[in-house]
Amino acid sequence: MYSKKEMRKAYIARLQQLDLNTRLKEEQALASRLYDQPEWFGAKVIGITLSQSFEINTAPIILHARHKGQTVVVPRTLPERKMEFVVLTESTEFSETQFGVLEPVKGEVLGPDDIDLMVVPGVAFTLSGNRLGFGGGYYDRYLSNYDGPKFAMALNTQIAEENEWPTDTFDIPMDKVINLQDAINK
Ligand SMILES: Nc1nc2c(c(=O)[nH]1)N(C=O)[C@@H](CNc1ccc(C(=O)N[C@@H](CCC(=O)O)C(=O)O)cc1)CN2
Ligand SMILES: Nc1ncnc2c1ncn2[C@@H]1O[C@H](COP(=O)(O)OP(=O)(O)OP(=O)(O)O)[C@@H](O)[C@H]1O
Repeated sequence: MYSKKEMRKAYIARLQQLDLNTRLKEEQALASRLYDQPEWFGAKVIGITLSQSFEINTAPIILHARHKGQTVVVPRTLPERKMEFVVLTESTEFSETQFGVLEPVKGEVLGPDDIDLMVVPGVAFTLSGNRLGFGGGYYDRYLSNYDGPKFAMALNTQIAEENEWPTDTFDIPMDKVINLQDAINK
């Protein structure tokens, strides 16, 4: 078994090397699987990130949701590795964080109980729902107070075997890892 840190590095390198055609095809197929989920089309409020370059591109997903009239909330990081979710509107202003992602500067904050579905980012996932994130612990902290459905989306290159990295007690498993290798699991 490798450390989380070693695995994170390896999977980020794989993501950065993925060729654009494969990536675009897989991203489109994953998005349409997401839209088929009852938890997705039943959700009034969806929590999702503004992706950075090597993550699954969330822009089309956000546009799709907003087009359907769903409310989209995106994270803003806070001190002590906490975060809150802010409603995205046409007038949302953004600033770039040290991590390299855009965050809303201000806006309406919704609490965890107001969010109907969380689409959780990550570097690698097992089909059983284990997740390796970027190492900030932001999502593990936030999701410990969130009771709704938690979905991740995994490109083929992001799918890991069980036991590639150690699981910590604070790791929060995903309810579904949307992927292109098997039918929707769990
Ligand atoms: N697009 C996107 N937005 C997201 C996340 C994500 O995974 N993807 N996050 C998911 O959690 C949160 C931000 N996650 C972060 C994870 C790690 C560090 C971090 O380790 N920062 C280092 C400095 C940067 C570095 O070492 O490269 C630090 O604070 O010391 C910062 C933010 C919220 N927004
Ligand atoms: N619920 C929690 N309460 C307190 N500390 C936590 C909690 N969850 C995670 N942490 C801390 O966060 C650090 C990073 O955890 P880990 O490496 O699992 O992050 P990650 O899941 O990859 O990141 P992220 O959730 O931001 O995507 C750990 O060292 C741990 O101490």
